[in-house]
Amino acid sequence: MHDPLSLLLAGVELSSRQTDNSADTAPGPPSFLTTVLGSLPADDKPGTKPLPNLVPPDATRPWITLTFAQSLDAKIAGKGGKQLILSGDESMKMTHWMRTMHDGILIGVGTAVNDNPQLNVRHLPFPSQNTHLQHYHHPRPLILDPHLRTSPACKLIVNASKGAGIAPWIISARPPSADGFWASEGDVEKVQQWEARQDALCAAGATVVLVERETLHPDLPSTNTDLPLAAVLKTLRAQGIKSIMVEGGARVIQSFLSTAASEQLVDALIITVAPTFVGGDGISYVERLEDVPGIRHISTETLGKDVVVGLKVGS
Ligand SMILES: NC(=O)C1=CN([C@@H]2O[C@H](COP(=O)(O)OP(=O)(O)OC[C@H]3O[C@@H](n4cnc5c(N)ncnc54)[C@H](O)[C@@H]3O)[C@@H](O)[C@H]2O)C=CC1
Ligand SMILES: Nc1nc(O)c(N)c(N[C@@H]2O[C@H](COP(=O)(O)O)[C@@H](O)[C@H]2O)n1
Repeated sequence: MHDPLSLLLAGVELSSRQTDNSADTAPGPPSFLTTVLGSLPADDKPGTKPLPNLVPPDATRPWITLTFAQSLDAKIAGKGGKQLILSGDESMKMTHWMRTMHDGILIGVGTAVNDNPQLNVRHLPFPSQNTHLQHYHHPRPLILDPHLRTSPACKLIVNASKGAGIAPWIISARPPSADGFWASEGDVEKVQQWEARQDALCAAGATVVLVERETLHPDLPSTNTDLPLAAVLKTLRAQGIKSIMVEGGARVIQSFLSTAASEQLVDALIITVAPTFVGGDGISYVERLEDVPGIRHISTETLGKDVVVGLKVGS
């Protein structure tokens, strides 16, 4: 049912880059990825389950691969957050292979709202047998979204509702309870609005995952509330997510990098560098990579016009 034609009929956006149609002869993840993340287990067809054995230093959280594409002047988006396609065909395909190697793919709600991404692996070849969705491991989309700003009509939810994608988990935290510590009537109303958005997301097919033992600040809906990453990861690990590819955006990249010194929540870093300049009004992440403890180079490769760099963090 999920051959290219049926996906198109189902309204799933495919890429114009999708030209090679034989997954059957596809080589699997590029050697750059297996060098940085490890090989797929022996005796398994490349690109299919199970995943590489990514073992975090702390078994209570998933393995974290932080990845993004940047320009030569270290921008990840254009003026005002305009989405830029920085990766060329070859490095984009590498990114889609990387998606097949993780249980989950995590973004912030800023990216979910701004880019309306699909987070699937559609740039990989289509199999002649089987369906694309069944042939490859598709990661579970995970959205950090304290105030449930994700649209129930976003592509991630719509694709899943058509049977052509994996339904996202929206990560949030419980709002204060009505019999608890209300500061004003306004807070009650805002929490009721949060609950209505939760109902709408669930009705559309998403799952709202609440971070254990965390409570949202009653001052809803501040868009700047950050969920505590260590608690988020612990909750996701308890739900069976063993490895996550974090794709951004700017604020989420910054959060993960800034935890590296204290909690070390990043295990690998894969950066695509595109040979272009965005300019001073583009969006960047501001953390200093050289300050991340234990960061070390593993592999660099040229893929098309881009350079991809793989690093590991910690001992
Ligand atoms: N070039 C690339 O590889 C990528 C570029 N982007 C770009 O990034 C931009 C979006 O970035 P942002 O606006 O910064 O949004 P974002 O995607 O980083 O989301 C930030 C939001 O996530 C929520 N959040 C919850 N817990 C958080 C935590 N612990 N840390 C950080 N955020 C947390 C907050 O509500 C926060 O406002 C877009 O322009 C997009 O195109 C996004 C992904 C990859
Ligand atoms: N690898 C990479 N290269 C770029 O040039 C990018 N702009 C991104 N962005 C990330 O990918 C998401 C879009 O995914 P879909 O194409 O919709 O599957 C976008 O939201 C960013 O997370 N990545």
